[in-house]
Amino acid sequence: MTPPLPPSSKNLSVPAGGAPPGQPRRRMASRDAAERAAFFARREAAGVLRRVLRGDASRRAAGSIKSLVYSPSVRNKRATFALVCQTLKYLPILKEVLASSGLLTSKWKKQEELVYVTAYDILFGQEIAASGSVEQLIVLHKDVLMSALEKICVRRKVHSVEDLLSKKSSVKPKPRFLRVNTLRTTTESVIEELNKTHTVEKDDMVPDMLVLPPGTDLHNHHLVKDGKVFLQGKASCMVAVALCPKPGWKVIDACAAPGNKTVHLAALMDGEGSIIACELNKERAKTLQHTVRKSGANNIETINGDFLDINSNDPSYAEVHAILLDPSCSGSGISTERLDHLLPSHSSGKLWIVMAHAPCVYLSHPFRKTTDLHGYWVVMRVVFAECI
Ligand SMILES: C[S@@+](CC[C@H](N)C(=O)[O-])C[C@H]1O[C@@H](n2cnc3c(N)ncnc32)[C@H](O)[C@@H]1O
Repeated sequence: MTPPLPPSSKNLSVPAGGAPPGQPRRRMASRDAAERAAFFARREAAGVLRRVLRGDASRRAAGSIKSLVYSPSVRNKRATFALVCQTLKYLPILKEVLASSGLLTSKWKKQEELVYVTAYDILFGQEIAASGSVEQLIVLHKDVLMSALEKICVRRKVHSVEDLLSKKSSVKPKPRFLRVNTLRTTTESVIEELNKTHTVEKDDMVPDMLVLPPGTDLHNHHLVKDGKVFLQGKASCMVAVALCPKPGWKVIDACAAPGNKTVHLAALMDGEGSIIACELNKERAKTLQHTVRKSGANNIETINGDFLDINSNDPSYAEVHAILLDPSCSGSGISTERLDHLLPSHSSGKLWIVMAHAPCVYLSHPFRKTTDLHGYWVVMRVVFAECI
């Protein structure tokens, strides 16, 4: 599908007959290509937005925003992701503006999400060509929409859209958490080192967890690169702490990659005892091995395979004290990274349990083997969005 560029849109910026004097054809061609890419990105974003909003409304999310954007059907992932996030951020305002302008009639309701994405782009994003019917609608009514926006600002007694957004938003920026890898260093020496350049506090709940101001970027810090600290969320760290393995125990980490909890277990066990870390996926198993190497733990055996295939009659598993079961897939597993705070249900103030961390689909398997599991401690992640 090639997006039509109707005469009206060409008239917006390009004089009839081709390039304006002094403007090379090449620049025009690249602008056409950019407009075409933006046209498709808006449609891809609208598709993702529809699934996100429907999932949010019915509490049956088809996936996180990231997982929907990164599905193979979305081609321009970067632009689509940015558009979805930005549109969600501005959505309450966009809805109000569109409602007061009366633009979202039943005819356009069918393309509601595309109207939101396009209205975002035109009102708050970039200047775009009226390359499709929805673009034409919004471009044509841009003045009406802008004046509706101004009236809302006046009514709310704010000077800018940013003020309006911050009034609407209930999201507090999350601090940057990090976990000291006590196999390689001590919490005190990390605090001393980081204190030279940052404000650092100890977490009051999770041992060896440090808290830094939101937005602190430590990805390239030598402590991170050397495996002395792990950039691990608080929720993620609570799991091994809850399991509380003792030095000398034998523990299975059933779904281990990328291995953050595996190496946390090793640290809590002071490197004593043993950990069997299973990972089904071949590529992720390599990441797991990398994390294990980086941690300096030498009591971890990694297995690239399905933990359900473990033969529990094998005598080598007779001594297993505990299984850490973390089968869901979601970054380091905190709601900020899942972008849940952008969803309408978040602003409605409802408490969400991040059930992605305890999906029955996986649990149904091990529970078939209830007798095998008898006597093991299984710790699952069930994280309350509000407590992190
Ligand atoms: C949420 S991630 C684990 C995150 C990890 N615990 C951490 O904190 O770094 C889930 C992992 O489990 C793996 N997995 C899912 N089912 C599995 C199974 N039956 N056996 C082994 N690994 C499995 C997935 O491939 C995925 O890499």
